[in-house]
Amino acid sequence: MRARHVFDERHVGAPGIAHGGAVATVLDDLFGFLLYLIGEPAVTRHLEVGYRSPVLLGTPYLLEAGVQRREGRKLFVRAQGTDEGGAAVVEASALFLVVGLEHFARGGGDAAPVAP
Ligand SMILES: CCCCC/C=C\C/C=C\C/C=C\C/C=C\CCCC(=O)SCCNC(=O)CCNC(=O)[C@H](O)C(C)(C)COP(=O)(O)OP(=O)(O)OC[C@H]1O[C@@H](n2cnc3c(N)ncnc32)[C@H](O)[C@@H]1OP(=O)(O)O
Repeated sequence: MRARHVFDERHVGAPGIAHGGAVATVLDDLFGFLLYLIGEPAVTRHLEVGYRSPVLLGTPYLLEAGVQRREGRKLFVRAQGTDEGGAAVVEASALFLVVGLEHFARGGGDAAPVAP
């Protein structure tokens, strides 16, 4: 799966650079969306992120993610982010566990959104 992403001032860490936690969130969400597309309800059990170069705000990055292998309910996934020159700036690997739909009900999923 491929996506294009641009971080902005909402994600700032050091001036002009995306916060590492924001980068990890995007990669985790990319994996979540990948597995949603595949049709497997799964959640993150383990996530590892390698930060090779600063991720700059206002700069488009190509994100690519795929399933590396499956062992029963365990899905091992990998992703990388590259800049427009094709240089890898970030990479991630994760273990997702396939869960039943009842997993998502534990948070009270039908509760009304919290008012701002
Ligand atoms: C297609 C239709 C989908 C419809 C979905 C419907 C509704 C969904 C609604 C909304 C979803 C919307 C948005 C989702 C948004 C973003 C998704 C992004 C992803 C996330 O934001 S998601 C949140 C963060 N996530 C969690 O909130 C998980 C908390 N957690 C748990 O809920 C439990 O942890 C659970 C259930 C996962 C497993 O629990 P458990 O007790 O069954 O299993 P356990 O933890 O013991 O580990 C299992 C096996 O992994 C092995 N293992 C562990 N670490 C390893 C490592 N590093 N390397 C190799 N193996 C490893 C162990 O060794 C063991 O292996 P073995 O089974 O062989 O012994």
